[in-house]
Amino acid sequence: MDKAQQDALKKAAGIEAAKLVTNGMIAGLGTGSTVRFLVDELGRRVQEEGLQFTGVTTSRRTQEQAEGYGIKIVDVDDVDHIDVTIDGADEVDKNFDGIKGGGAALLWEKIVATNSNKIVWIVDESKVVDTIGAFPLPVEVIPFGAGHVIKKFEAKGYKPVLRLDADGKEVRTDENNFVVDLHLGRIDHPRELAEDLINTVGVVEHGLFLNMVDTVIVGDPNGPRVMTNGNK
Ligand SMILES: O=C[C@H](O)[C@H](O)[C@H](O)COP(=O)(O)O
Repeated sequence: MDKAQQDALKKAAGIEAAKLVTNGMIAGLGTGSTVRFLVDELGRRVQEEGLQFTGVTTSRRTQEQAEGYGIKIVDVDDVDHIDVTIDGADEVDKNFDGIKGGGAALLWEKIVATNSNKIVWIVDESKVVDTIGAFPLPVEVIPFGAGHVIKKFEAKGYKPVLRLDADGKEVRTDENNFVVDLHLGRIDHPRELAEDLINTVGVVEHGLFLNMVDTVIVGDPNGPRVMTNGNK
């Protein structure tokens, strides 16, 4: 699949998911190239159809895009609930375990997700996998002592790589932390791994989102396909 085809599938999933946002809702808005299509569609509806909703964003990038359309954005601490959060994902398997954080937004995404009544992911079909882990698992790490965290990961065989930008500088998250990507190949025991990562001092959060999502909208060449999680 070339990039244009993949973008078409992402866009179709984003437009389909935008239908879930209706007047008066508080909606969490994720981050990434798929979510950009969602926000474009929501912005269009705000401007052309008078849709009124309040957004809670998971990154400064999404906030800027949404506010550019005149979408009202508030801080996560200024709402008492979030009706639905729509976000992208890097991988998701049939158990609805997924990896997120390819765009370094995993921490805010997990905070918004865990405070949402419903979580929806929008992905193209290439993200639906049998076993997660081919996509390097992002882990958000405090800069102080990050070298020691990386050494601990190396000793455990996690194959960590500190994420750098195009200029060779450490990527910083919206909380000014580093991202370490674990090149695991496959993750057979995601719950044990999640437990180990979150108990490592210096780790703020990891990109394993295990059985959190309610619905996955998959951009498919035959039209958007919906996968519903019956185990939540
Ligand atoms: O940190 C970024 C997020 O978790 C994204 O939602 C995820 O990486 C998917 O992004 P994209 O839609 O660009 O593939």
